[in-house]
Amino acid sequence: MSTEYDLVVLGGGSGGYAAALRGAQLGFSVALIEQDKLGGTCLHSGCIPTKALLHAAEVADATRHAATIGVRATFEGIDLPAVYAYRDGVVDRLYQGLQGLVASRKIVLVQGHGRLTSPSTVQVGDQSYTARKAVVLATGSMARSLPGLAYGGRVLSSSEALCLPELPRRAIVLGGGVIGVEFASLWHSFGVDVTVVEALPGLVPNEDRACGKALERAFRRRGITVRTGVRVGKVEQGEKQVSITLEAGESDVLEADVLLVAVGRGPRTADLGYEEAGVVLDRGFIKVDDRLRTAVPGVFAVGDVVDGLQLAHRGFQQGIFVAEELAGLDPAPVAEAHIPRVTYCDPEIASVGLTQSQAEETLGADQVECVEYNLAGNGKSQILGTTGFVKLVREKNGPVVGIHLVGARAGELIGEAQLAVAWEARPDDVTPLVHAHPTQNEAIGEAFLALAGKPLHAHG
Ligand SMILES: NC(=O)c1ccc[n+]([C@@H]2O[C@H](COP(=O)([O-])OP(=O)(O)OC[C@H]3O[C@@H](n4cnc5c(N)ncnc54)[C@H](O)[C@@H]3O)[C@@H](O)[C@H]2O)c1
Repeated sequence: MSTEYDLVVLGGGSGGYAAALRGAQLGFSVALIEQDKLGGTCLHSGCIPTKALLHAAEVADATRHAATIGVRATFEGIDLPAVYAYRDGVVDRLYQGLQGLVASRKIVLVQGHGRLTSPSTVQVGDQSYTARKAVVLATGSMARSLPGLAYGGRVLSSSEALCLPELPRRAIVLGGGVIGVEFASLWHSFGVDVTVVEALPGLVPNEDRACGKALERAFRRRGITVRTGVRVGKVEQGEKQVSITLEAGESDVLEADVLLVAVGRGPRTADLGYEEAGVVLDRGFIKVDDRLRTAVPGVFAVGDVVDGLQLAHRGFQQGIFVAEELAGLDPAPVAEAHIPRVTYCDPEIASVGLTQSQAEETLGADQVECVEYNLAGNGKSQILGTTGFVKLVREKNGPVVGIHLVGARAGELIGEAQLAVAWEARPDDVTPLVHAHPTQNEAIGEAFLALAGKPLHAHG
């Protein structure tokens, strides 16, 4: 049986459902095909549930340290089932809201495993869905592992780590990227003895070096063991523990109850009929042009299947873009360079634009100017008891090209930073703006004052 729609979207995660919602808003008939749950990784096993756990971790730490600000409270431990109930409540409310949106826009949600069988058809079981205007591929990503290291037993991906029936006593986190440091941070706050093992010389190696260094210092202060610049040899699972052999000069062996492998996520593009239909892949990612067109006319791709930042908000924007493109609205392509990144560990890291070393590579080292404003001079940060900084990276005598923040709730400050970088702000554009006092956001204004050579709450 065949059914025709204007848009057929394969994958109901952030990218796919955004394309469907915007498409329906623009008057298209839409079939949205999802094999699991509408909302995908972000809603069910990524952004939302992990951030709920990280919020519980923040509350646990605040309770532990309450006496330092004169509040009597006793930290009595983590009630894991209750934490999970809180997390699941958040996810369920958002899931119901999303289902309601999809239904109210008359999107046909098809439950099942889809396969691209022609440039305009997706097959689900014995039913085929034909697109009059376009097929949008949005099948997302899945956890990678290391060669020869299979998930199972005590070797976990972030999905299993999210639902452990009980907290491990000791955990090894393999990979000091975003997922690795977020889990290390929350597990430590939940009382787990954590060791992070990262192959490159610093944590969060995709971020500005200053952020990685600050995070490493903060982690060590908190009692998280950090091993950087080390390679992993053997991994062995026993009945009661898992052990990994490090090859760091002389090899040493780490043992724990669980090993979380967080060494990146790969695109989910295999065995879906993509290449047979003529879609071109590159290292598994779908090749697209700047208007998200694949090699097959009428087939678009959005989200983690497209090489670049694997972030839900990038997927949302790409989904909106494709729907508007198909409606002939001539939308501006998604500006990859201005997509903000937030890592929700303690302290948080938030950034947008170029790191110092990327700017030096692009512009030449002598054409880059940086300032760092320390949160020690920021009243609200002192009230919250957080340390960190705002770092501005600027093209000499030109606009700011990158902003990097470290500190509690830094992610909530990234909006202004994003506008400054996207709008190519110079110090004179930002210094006349009055920033509310006392806020952490003020620190961005202070950093611009420092860049203009007239710092207020900093020496110079
Ligand atoms: N807050 C967020 O925005 C958020 C949260 C979770 C995940 N994500 C996204 O999910 C994706 C996957 O996250 P991730 O943390 O798995 O990937 P990642 O690419 O951020 O980090 C993987 C890390 O593993 C290290 N690594 C690779 N091989 C190793 C080895 N053999 N031994 C030790 N270390 C090794 C890498 O050097 C890197 O630092 C990322 O693209 C991320 O942006 C984002």
